[in-house]
Amino acid sequence: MTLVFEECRYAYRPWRRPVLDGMSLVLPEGFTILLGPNGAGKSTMLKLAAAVGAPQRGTVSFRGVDSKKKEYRRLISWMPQHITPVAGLTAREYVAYVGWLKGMSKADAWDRAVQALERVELQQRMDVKTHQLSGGQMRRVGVAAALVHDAGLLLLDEPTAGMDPRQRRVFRDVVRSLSGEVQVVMSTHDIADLAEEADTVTVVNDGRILKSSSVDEFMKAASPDSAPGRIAESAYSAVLGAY
Ligand SMILES: Nc1ncnc2c1ncn2[C@@H]1O[C@H](COP(=O)(O)OP(=O)(O)OP(=O)(O)O)[C@@H](O)[C@H]1O
Repeated sequence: MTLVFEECRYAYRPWRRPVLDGMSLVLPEGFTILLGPNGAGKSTMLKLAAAVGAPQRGTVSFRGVDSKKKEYRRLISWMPQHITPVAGLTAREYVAYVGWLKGMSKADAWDRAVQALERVELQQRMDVKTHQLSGGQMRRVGVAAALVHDAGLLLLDEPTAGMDPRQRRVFRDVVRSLSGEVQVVMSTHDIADLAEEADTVTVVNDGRILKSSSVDEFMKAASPDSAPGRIAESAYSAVLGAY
């Protein structure tokens, strides 16, 4: 069983137009990228999947466990769009703290924090205070925090924003190394970079799912004369333009 949204309605304020209204989506195992223009509802979907917010109608479940159940939170890991440094905490302390919040023992979280920081090549900076890290480094701390416990579902909200090209490559390797172990759902605007790596591409606009398919199926939407390297972008424009 995978991540399932069923007839979800979500409004940030009761009197506001809902961002999602009857949205249903089943995301298979593997790596899904979530595409859509600014304000489309990608972060909102990830927040519901992270159980940070609960749908006012409908359900979200992973492996058959409802997101409102306590045990759900142990199954998932979420990297929000904005990672806020915590003054006084080092990168290692920050990551270990997140592990502890997820139910790991202090000793285990402390050890696993190092491994998680190594995966994002931040071991040299692990004793630096988080408020002294650059924006891109702080995002890598966010990725490490999402990796620190053994989640079955990793939810990443624009993790590569602000990373330099080398770190994007490192990040892509991390995601590739996870494939098979963990289901990953990631929002991004880096279409060309990531579409080919994904198993599933989901395009959302105005809270509606325009398309959710395998990469091969998604690429078929591209214009036949699109230049090599621009195929994913062309497919994305076509999917958005068709609605
Ligand atoms: N905390 C909030 N309070 C009120 N409205 C919000 C809040 N967060 C998001 N929204 C609104 O919900 C809608 C969807 O926003 P969301 O952040 O989910 O989009 P997104 O696809 O992630 O956009 P982006 O690519 O810019 O990150 C937008 O209209 C946004 O203004």
